[in-house]
Amino acid sequence: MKLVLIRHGQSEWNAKNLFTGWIDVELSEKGKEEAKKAGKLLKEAEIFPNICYTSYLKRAIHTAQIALCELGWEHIDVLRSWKLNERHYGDWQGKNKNEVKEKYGEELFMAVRRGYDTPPPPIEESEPDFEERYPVDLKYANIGYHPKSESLKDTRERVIEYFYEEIVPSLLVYGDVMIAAHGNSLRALIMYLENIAPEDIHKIEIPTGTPIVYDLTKELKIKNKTIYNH
Ligand SMILES: O=C(O)[C@@H](CO)OP(=O)(O)O
Repeated sequence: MKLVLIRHGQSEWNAKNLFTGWIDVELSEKGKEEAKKAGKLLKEAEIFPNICYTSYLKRAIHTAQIALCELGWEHIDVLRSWKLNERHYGDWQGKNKNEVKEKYGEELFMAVRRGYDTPPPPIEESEPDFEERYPVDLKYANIGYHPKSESLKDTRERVIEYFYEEIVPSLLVYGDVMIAAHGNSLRALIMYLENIAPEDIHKIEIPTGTPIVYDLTKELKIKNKTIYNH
């Protein structure tokens, strides 16, 4: 059974070097092209997933739609969950990555950005642009969880919960499953699948719009991993 992971194509805020997290920004034109290429690569490799999962954020939802369209495989069910969202970047959402690094220093910046259990500072309600960077979004009204910041560890908890609730049963029943999600929600899943230690997780970077395909046994052991580059 195959598990296909695709990080969304470049978003408008990736292009501007801004922390994004749960802010719902659109794909850039380059990102749409990357999503298309991801679908083309899957087609060339003859990988046709039976079901697709994505987050509540449109950069991932649109990546899934564009890739499946290119694959000629739009009929499959696509299920969305907030549990596959990008990690919540707290007070850093909407801020320029270089400016944040300058303000907090390289060490804390890297501990938050690529470490395991250091969350970004939470968003403070007293901030003048609080409503812009922490928008009230009705799609989260009923989930009972709207974090003010998340570490990779927090992100991993919800991703792995969802993996066992929904994705593993689909792998076992349908065989091939695609997930279109985000840099950090996918890092959390890869960390789990590949049994990567917290102190080594900073080495893992996930390129945008690049299918990573795991061939798994029924016990979720990796038989093979292929990265389809453009
Ligand atoms: O801004 C974000 O939400 C993420 C992904 O783009 O940033 P980073 O790669 O720095 O964790």
